[in-house]
Order: sequence, then C-alpha cells, then structure tokens
Amino acid sequence: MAPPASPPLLTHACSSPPSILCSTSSSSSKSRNSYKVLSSSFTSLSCSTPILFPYLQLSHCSKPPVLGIHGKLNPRRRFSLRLRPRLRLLSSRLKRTSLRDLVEDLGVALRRNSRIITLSASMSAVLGFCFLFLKLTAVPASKVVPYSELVTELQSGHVTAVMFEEGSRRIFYNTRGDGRENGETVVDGEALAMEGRKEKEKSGFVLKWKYSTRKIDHDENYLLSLMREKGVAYSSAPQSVIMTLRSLLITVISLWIPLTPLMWLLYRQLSAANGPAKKRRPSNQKVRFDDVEGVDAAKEELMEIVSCLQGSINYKKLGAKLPRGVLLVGPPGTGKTLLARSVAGEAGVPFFSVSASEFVELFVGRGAARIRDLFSVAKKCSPSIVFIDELDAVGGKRGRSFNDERDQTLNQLLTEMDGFESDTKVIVIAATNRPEALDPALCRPGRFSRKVLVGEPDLDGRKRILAVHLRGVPLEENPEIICNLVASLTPGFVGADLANIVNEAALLAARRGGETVIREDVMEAIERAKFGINDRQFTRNVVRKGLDKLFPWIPSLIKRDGTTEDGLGFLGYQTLS
Ligand SMILES: Nc1ncnc2c1ncn2[C@@H]1O[C@H](COP(=O)(O)OP(=O)(O)OP(=O)(O)O)[C@@H](O)[C@H]1O
Repeated sequence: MAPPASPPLLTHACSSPPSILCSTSSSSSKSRNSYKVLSSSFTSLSCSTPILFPYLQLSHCSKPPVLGIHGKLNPRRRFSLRLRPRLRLLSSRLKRTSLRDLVEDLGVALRRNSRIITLSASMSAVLGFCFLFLKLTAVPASKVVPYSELVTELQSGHVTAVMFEEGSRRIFYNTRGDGRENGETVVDGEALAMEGRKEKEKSGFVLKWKYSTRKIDHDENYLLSLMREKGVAYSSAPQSVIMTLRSLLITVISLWIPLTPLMWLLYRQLSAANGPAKKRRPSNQKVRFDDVEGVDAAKEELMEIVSCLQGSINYKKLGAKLPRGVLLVGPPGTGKTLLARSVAGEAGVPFFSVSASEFVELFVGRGAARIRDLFSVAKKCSPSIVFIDELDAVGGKRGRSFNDERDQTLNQLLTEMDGFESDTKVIVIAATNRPEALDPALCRPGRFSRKVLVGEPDLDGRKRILAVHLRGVPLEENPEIICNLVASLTPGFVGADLANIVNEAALLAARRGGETVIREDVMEAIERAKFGINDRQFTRNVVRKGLDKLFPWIPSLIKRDGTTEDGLGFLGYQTLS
C-alpha cells in the first residue's frame, strides 16, 4: 500500500494575495458550492513563496477548512471551558483582595442600602413566619368526595358519624370500613379518633374526619331524615380558630403576592411626591440683568417688579398692588428662563423654579398637591419668586380632554394665585411658547395680568448677546469685530443659537489644539449651526470639482458656460437657456 500523502502546505505563487471567496448567501446549496470552490482552490495552490495563514492553521490540517459566519474561513473551534486560565485569574484576584477589604466593602454596601435591607429583611421575616405557621398548623386534609357518595354510603349504612361545619358548606363523615385496613373494626367516631391518634403518632397530626363533601342546597331535610332513619350520629361544630386563621392567611397571601408589584409602584409614586429629597428648596440665583441682552423691553418690565420687591418703588402709596403673575411669551431660546432667573438674582430673593410637566401626575390629586406644596413653601419664604416653565403643560384650556387630573392641577394653580393676600410678596413668573393654548382664566387680570413678549433679537441685540457669551472666550481678533461679523450673518437667530455658535467655535478651536478662537472657527460654527454638521453644500462648483477629479478629460469637452461642443450640458442633457 502506498504511504498516505503528506498534507499539502498552503503556499501561494501569485504576487497578489489569494482571494478568499466568501458566501454571504444563506442558502445551503450556495454555501456548499463556495465551500467546494474554496477547498479545490486551497488544495490546488502550490507555489514557491509560502504564505502561511497562522490564524487558519491550514498547513497541517488534513480536513477541509470550516466555513464560519458570512462564509468566512474560521479555525475549527474546539469546545473548551478554559478552566485553567480562569482558575488562575480567580486565584490572583482572591490574592489581591484581603478579607478585611471584603468586610469593609460589605459594611459600606449595608450602610448604603440600609433601607432596602431593612425592608427586605422584615418582608422575609413576615413571609417566614407565615410559612412556619402554615407548616405547623397543616393537617392532613380529608378526602373530598362527591355529595352523591355520602348519600350512597348513608343508604348502605356504612356511615358512622357526620359533622356539619358551621359557617361553611362542608360536611365531614367517617365510614365503617375506615379502620379495617389496620386490622381493627372502627365503628364510630371515637374509634376513629383512636385511629386518628395512632396516625398522629405517625405523622404528628390528627385526622379526625376521613371524608368531606359539599352540602347541596335544599337537600338538608332529606339528608337529616336519612341519618335519623339509619341511626347515624350527626353533629355540627364551628371551624377551629387555627383553621380560620389559616384560611385567612392563605387568602391574604394569595391576594397580596400578585398585588405587591402594584403596591410597590404606588409606593414609589407617593414617595417621589412626598419624599424629603423632593421637598422644595429655594435656589439663590447668580444671573443678573447684565447677562441677558437683546430683550430690552422685557427687561424693563421685569426691572420694575424687582424694584417693587426691593421696596425702592412705593407702589402702596398710590393704592397699587404688586402684580401677582408675569407671563413671558416668546419663541424657544429667546431667554425667558434666563430673564426669570435674572429677576431673582437682581431682587436677591428665594427663587423656586419648576417645570409645569412636574405637576403632570398619574394619580388624580397628586399634581394639585404638589402645587399646594410649592406655594405654601414660597409663601413661607416670602418675598420670593416662583418660576413655572412651559406653563402650557398644565395651563391648557380646561374641558378639552378627559384628563381630569390636569384640570384639577390647573384649578389648584388658579386658586393659589387668587389666594395671595395683598401683602404677600410672592410673584409667579411663567414662560410659554404657546400662549394661545392657555386657559383664559389664567390670563385674566389678577393672575398673569402682565404679559411680556420676549421676541427674537435684532442686529444690535444679537451683537450684545454675542458679547455676553464671548466674555470668557479668548479670541484672536477684536471681540467687537467678531460680534459684528456673526450678528450680520445670523438674522433670525435667537440667544440660545448664538450661545451655541460661541460654544461650537470654542470646541472647534480646542479640537484644532489652538490657544485662541480664530475667525475660521467661528465661521465653521456658523456653518454648522445653519446647515448641520458635515452637511456639505453641493453647489455647481463642488460637483464640477468632484467630476474634474474623477474624469480629468471632461473640462476639455465642456465650455465655460457648462455646455458641451454639441450644445449638450456636461452630463449630456440639452440646456433650455
Ligand atoms: N437674551 C439672551 N441673552 C443672553 N443669553 C441668552 C439669551 N437668550 C438665550 N440665551 C442663552 O440661551 C440659553 C437658553 O435660553 P432660555 O432657556 O432662557 O430660553 P427659553 O426662552 O426659556 O427657551 P424655552 O422656551 O425653550 O424654554 C440660555 O441659557 C442662554 O445661555
């Protein structure tokens, strides 16, 4: 017999690397075909320069290579648990961590989660106690039989004693043959009790009644007459206290276990609303009027309120009242929130800032309770300012939907704003982008009587807003020149957009590794703000440049006006001009 040929060494004679055919098709026939091509191409390879595929390990492999996912060649993977390196890693980790560290970590974790641990421990204790109680009071249950069997046994005279359980429909009974299995003749309840005692010795419990069945309505008279006729001893007894407790416990547990997730959700909702972490605390604002620019009219209106709060305008002398609410209306990003903050910062009073969506709750009455809570704290800290952002979330017209909770929240807000006494210095500032969606009751005099429009800034406004945001940014050029340049290029931009441009320019400069922000950074930031990131403008020039690179012979065919020698456009279309 010829000796077996040694497996061919995988070599390659061509200058280019061997192309491995991949089959991405899921069809088995296709992958089988590609597998054939692969194996044939691999076996037929023979060349002078060997190219070894260490990752394939094919040179010593007599078996065909295995196709993996996407038809790529994979090494044949041997299943191994790699236990040795894993154990080595585990032992090295165990060596690094000392027992003391472990104990300390455990202590920290216990301290951190003390509430959860206490709760789980008490829950486990209660459940354990219930389980123990059920286990201790468990008695072997009587065999449940149909009612007809009781009647048959009575008629045949086998029944020795019957007991009616009070307060339930159950009937227990014993029959004459019950004791015969043990070689005794049990003829009555007492004998059966004796047998029960024996069983107790065996199992620890007394089985007093062997059979039980459910009573059938309106059949009691027949049953009683049958028992009297056959001379059967019958009685009635209340359910034992332990059994009553047992059934009560089982009912409670079987009800509460499915209800626990719901109760947990409810608890979380309520605790989120009432928890001490959520208690309102005023914040001290550092924003000043100097930080808000381009909204002069709105600023003036609010400055007056600040003067009233500080007492520099004696409005009471002329019988005037402090406005209770100021509604800031305007497009997004124009600085409404910033203005409200600056009012608090200037007046130096506690500032309570909330978003109206915080009052949107799942449970009816929770949103109203939160409003009540907020205003009671604000009144305690008076003089103070309450700022409600996005007022339309709760201040929408009432009766438009079936959302009773939202209507109740709004009613509470209206009541709270009415309830300020004339000398309570609590001012409610609200902001909205959709004043038309608000309930008319909110905007009536006495509530949000003052409506301040915070509009888009004009050229001068944009310059001043830019100056505010460029304050802390190192610029290569004069900030004024940059402000003028950017403001002229950004008509329709609001304060938030301008703040974003400045920030983007600084980020671009940082990416470049520059020390200062240069004009190019600012221009690119404007481009990004206007057209988005990487949004290249496909102008005619850009297209032409791209085509020039790809097809250098095209320009010779195209005239300056973009038409070809034969009057066609450079892509072969006839131009209409
Ligand atoms: N007039 C402005 N002067 C200076 N900075 C401004 C001005 N307007 C907006 N900004 C900048 O834009 C950011 C966002 O503004 P703000 O949150 O006050 O807008 P808004 O009108 O309340 O928007 P929204 O209606 O979406 O809540 C501010 O933190 C500030 O940096």
